[in-house]
Amino acid sequence: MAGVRLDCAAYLPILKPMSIALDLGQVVGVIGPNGAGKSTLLRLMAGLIAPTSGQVVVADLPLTSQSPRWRAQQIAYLPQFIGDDIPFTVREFVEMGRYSRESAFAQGSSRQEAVMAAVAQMGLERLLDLPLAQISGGERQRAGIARCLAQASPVFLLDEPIANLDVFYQLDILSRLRGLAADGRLIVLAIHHLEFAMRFCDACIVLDHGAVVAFGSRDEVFQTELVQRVFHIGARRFADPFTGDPRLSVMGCLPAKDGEEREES
Ligand SMILES: Nc1ncnc2c1ncn2[C@@H]1O[C@H](COP(=O)(O)OP(=O)(O)OP(=O)(O)O)[C@@H](O)[C@H]1O
Repeated sequence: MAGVRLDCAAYLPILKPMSIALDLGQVVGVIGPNGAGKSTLLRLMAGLIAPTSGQVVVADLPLTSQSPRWRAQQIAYLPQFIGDDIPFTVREFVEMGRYSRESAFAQGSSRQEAVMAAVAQMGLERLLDLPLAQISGGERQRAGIARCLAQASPVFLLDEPIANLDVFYQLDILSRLRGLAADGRLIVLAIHHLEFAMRFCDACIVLDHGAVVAFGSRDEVFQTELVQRVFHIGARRFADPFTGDPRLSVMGCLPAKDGEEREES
C-alpha cells in the first residue's frame, strides 16, 4: 500500500541519502540521539523542506511537485514545539486542521463535528475557548495532535508527540496512534522513549549523525549492541514477567568515547 517513500533522498549536509518505503497501516518510530536528524527527516517527509538530491514520494506522487493543499490532505504534521505566541484559541487552532478539507469560510456541521470529535479524543473540551498562551505545554501538544486528527490525513508525521505529556497521556496517545494505524493510517513519530518505541512501534528507523543505521521491526532494531553503539548506554532485552512481551531495560551511560562531545550532567 502506498504511503511514504524516500528514493535516495538527502538533505545535505544534515541527512545522508536514504531509501526507505513506509506502507500505510503501521506505526513507525524514528529514534536516535539528539541532533541525529529526526526532526529534519520528518520535515523532509512533510514537504516543509525539499531534498537536495533524490525525492520524497507520497501516495505514489513526488511530493515537491504537489500543491500545499494536496500535501495537507495527505499528511498531518505535528512540529516538535508549538509556541505559546500563536494568537488563537484551542478551538480555532484545531479548526485549522480542516482548511485542506473545506473552504476556510465553511460553517458546515461536518467541520464542527470533526473538530469536536478530535477535541474530545484529546480530552480538551474544558479548554476549548482558551488561548494557546493560557494552557500548559502538554495541553498545547494535545491540541496539536487534535489538529492532526481533525485534518484526517492518511499519513501522520509527529515530532516527539509524547515529549511533554504525563504518563497517562503518553500511553493514551500511543494507544490511539496504534488504533489509527489499525484503521489504515501511517503514523511516523520521533520518539526518545526507547521502551515505549519498542512497545508501540511496528518498525523503527534508527538515525545516527544523519544516516539510517538500522530500519526494521522491533526485533531487528532493538538489539543490545546497536542500542549501546548508537545511544551510548547500557541496555538489555528481557521478557516482560507479566506478559512475556520483549522489553528493553535501559541501564547506565557508557563511558564517554574518545573525541566524543558528550557533556556530563
Ligand atoms: N535550521 C538549521 N540550520 C542548520 N543546521 C540545522 C538546522 N536545524 C537543525 N540543524 C542541524 O541538523 C542536525 C539535525 O537536527 P535535528 O533537529 O533534525 O535533530 P534531532 O534528531 O531532531 O534532534 P533532537 O533529538 O535534539 O530534537 C543537527 O546537527 C542540527 O544542529
